[in-house]
Amino acid sequence: MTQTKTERIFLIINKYAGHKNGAKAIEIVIPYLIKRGYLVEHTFTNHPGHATELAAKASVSGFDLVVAVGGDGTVNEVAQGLIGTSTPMGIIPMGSGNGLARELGISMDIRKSTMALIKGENLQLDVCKLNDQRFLCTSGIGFDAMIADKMSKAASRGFLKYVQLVIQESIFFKPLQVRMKIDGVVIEESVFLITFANASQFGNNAYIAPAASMTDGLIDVVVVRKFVKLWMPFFAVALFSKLIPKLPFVDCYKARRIELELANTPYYHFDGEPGRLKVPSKIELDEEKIWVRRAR
Ligand SMILES: Nc1ncnc2c1ncn2[C@@H]1O[C@H](COP(=O)(O)OP(=O)(O)OP(=O)(O)O)[C@@H](O)[C@H]1O
Repeated sequence: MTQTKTERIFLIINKYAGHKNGAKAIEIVIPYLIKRGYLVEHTFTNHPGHATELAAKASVSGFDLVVAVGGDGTVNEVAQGLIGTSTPMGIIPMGSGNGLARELGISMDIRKSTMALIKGENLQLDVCKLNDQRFLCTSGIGFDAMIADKMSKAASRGFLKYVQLVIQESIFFKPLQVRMKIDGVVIEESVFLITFANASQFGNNAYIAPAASMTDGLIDVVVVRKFVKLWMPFFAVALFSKLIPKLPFVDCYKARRIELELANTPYYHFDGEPGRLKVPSKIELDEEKIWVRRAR
């Protein structure tokens, strides 16, 4: 990106993210940017939800770029403070999933992701919402939402804990009975999970909706019907090889509005964060969008 004026960059750092590696940003990102003539300020988050407040204030104060330094939780909080503004969000990924960062081609290497902040380009993304909860990447009900809830209550975090929970819980998981309207068409199924996707992946390059685009004005709906547990390893392989739509128990749709009329579950997730589901619910595009800085 050509620097036409001195860009003011505000870093929002979750120092607890990524096994407390968030603080590394101080040593690497800030000197790199200052050396290249950028004006940099930073703040550490003090509590959950703080990043949303900080991002909204930084946008009002006229920063040219607000950077989330952390995992998906931090990115999600910063995004909530920037939706509908003209301030782009940059990302220095520090978590275990890093869904949006991967979707935007941002490297997991801190030096390369720092370079992308200044060499990247701005892109306006769709924002989706489940009732009043906005999400950028994916939301859904079923197995993954139940795991998100269990993960939030687990004593330890990280990818290994996630894999352990998935294996353990898949043994006892009972399919959900769901009735919903996808752009007015009624679907009634017994499901393992349903994902409402703006982005193509959950994070970690797990592609639940390989055809999804964050700029097409549409929500990808991936319905994974109940399947015999023997298929579980194939499901996992398909997830990491962009083959989910090819599985015989998966249906994919592109839609503008989904009305969830019946679902016997108390959980949903939004970008991997757990939420309590109220039925009926609607899933649609938000009127507002968000600017992000992606890697070139
Ligand atoms: N100072 C703080 N004290 C406690 N929690 C915080 C603080 N700052 C942010 N948080 C919370 O930490 C949570 C986890 O952060 P984040 O998801 O960014 O990191 P992570 O868990 O390491 O990454 P991932 O979710 O990708 O594994 C967020 O939901 C955020 O609300």
